[in-house]
Amino acid sequence: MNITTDSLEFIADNLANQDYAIVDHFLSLEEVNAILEVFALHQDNDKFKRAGIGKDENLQYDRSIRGDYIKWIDPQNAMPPVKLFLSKIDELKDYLNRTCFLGIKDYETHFTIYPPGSFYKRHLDQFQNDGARKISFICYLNKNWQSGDGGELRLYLGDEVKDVAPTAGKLACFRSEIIEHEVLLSKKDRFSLTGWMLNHPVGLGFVV
Ligand SMILES: O=C(O)CCC(=O)C(=O)O
Ligand SMILES: [Fe+2]
Repeated sequence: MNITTDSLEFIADNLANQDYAIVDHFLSLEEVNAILEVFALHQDNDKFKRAGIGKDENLQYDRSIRGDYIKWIDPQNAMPPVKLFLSKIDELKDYLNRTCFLGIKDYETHFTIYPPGSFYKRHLDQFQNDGARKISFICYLNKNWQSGDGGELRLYLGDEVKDVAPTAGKLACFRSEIIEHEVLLSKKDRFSLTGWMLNHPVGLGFVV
């Protein structure tokens, strides 16, 4: 299913006015279930890797900062349910370029699992000396998530915070260079697709 024009407008307006947007039903339950099956296949067949902090020679692994496991998605070889998700992100990217003039050229996405007890401390999604990430987006895949399960995305908005429960089908997106955020301790396995819209094509890395 395509994203509705209402959702596209809602996301663009909210990004323009408050630097973040949350949409509850970006994916249908069927679409979530199909992506979870792909997750299960990848968990069986290939290992997810511990996520690092920083990039290239600054890459570090530190459980006291971030405890998730990731697997990067190769869009060409992605399974159909993942391709469908990426096509929605493509649609969103084109819409944001038309309406918000963000100059997004590409995006990169990974599968993400936060095992019980893991979190990601407060941070900005920008590497030092690299402003390539323009919009961060996270789509959550957790059915029957209860308030005591933790794992909220906490957005820091000036003097306030906003906590977002990682419930199935929801998309959270925000301006990567502006919104500090964290993932609160999750008590259960927490599944999501995480990505960034970039101001250069994937693979080129840092370009001046
Ligand atoms: O999963 C989330 O809610 C946020 C993840 C995050 O902040 C990141 O991967 O940079
Ligand atoms: Fe982040």
